[in-house]
Amino acid sequence: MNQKNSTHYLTVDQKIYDLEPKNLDDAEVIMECQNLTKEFSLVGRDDKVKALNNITLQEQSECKPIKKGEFVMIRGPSGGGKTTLLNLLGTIDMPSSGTIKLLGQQIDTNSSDSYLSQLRLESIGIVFQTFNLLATMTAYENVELPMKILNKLSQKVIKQRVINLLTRVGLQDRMDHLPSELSGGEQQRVAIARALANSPQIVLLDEPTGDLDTKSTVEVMDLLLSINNFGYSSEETQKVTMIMVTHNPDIECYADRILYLADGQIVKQVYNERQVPIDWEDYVKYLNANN
Ligand SMILES: Nc1ncnc2c1ncn2[C@@H]1O[C@H](COP(=O)(O)OP(=O)(O)OP(=O)(O)O)[C@@H](O)[C@H]1O
Repeated sequence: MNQKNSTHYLTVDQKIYDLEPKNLDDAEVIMECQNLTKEFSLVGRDDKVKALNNITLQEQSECKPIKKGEFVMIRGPSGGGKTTLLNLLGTIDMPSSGTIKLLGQQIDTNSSDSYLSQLRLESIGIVFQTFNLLATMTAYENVELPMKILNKLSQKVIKQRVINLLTRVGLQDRMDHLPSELSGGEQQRVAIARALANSPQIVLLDEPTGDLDTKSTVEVMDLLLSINNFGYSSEETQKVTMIMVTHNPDIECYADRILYLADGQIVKQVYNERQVPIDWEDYVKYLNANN
């Protein structure tokens, strides 16, 4: 249909990447969890909402842990618990019960806020549907900010890194632009560059293409696919683990694995044999035929 079935090549910035099937069997475990539940109290009411119910991603279970370099998508109906799960895996929120192990570290209610915020700053990049760029800062300044906060690199190294990252996402000519001077797709690419600023091991994405038109969706997905497989730059070529919430079934082909969540539980799990980028011209034909 809309995928490049004859080849598995991905073209980004005139470079052609060959996508082989991934073998993650022996890859390092990045994220595992056991019997995760999350309940929300409602203001002025005694009953609670059970947003997640017994989520387990473990070697011994049917749903395996998330491995280094894996691209996992989370799909399912509205209210199913996707964002709640992403927030728990990213240590933005704490489970009501159950355990999470992230990069070999146990995360629980004893983990201090300062420890968790440092872990997020160094190891986790986060991308949101609505970009969440700082409106008064240029693309350059938005990408620079996480490195300034981490405060581990010299100003000279930071500068080179911002330029490399904005070049990597195809915005080398837009560094001085404010978010309001960029298209939605461009703003999301700035947000991706910002998420990568401190070379995180994991990138979490909550509906990153939800506010984008179809062309920008394909461009952003191609970019994520190339970062997932080939790293941040020619100097940093390690695979980047990605966990992404999406409502869009057409882009499932970009994932290694898709977890379907409904009523707070994993109801289905699908593995793609290999990741396949969408061929834009075929996709337009497919969309026209189906609309
Ligand atoms: N802060 C909160 N307080 C109370 N209930 C909440 C809160 N956050 C989420 N919920 C409830 O938890 C359930 C799961 O919500 P969640 O946002 O994780 O679903 P989702 O699958 O991401 O939905 P969507 O696709 O609509 O974004 C829903 O019933 C939601 O109303």
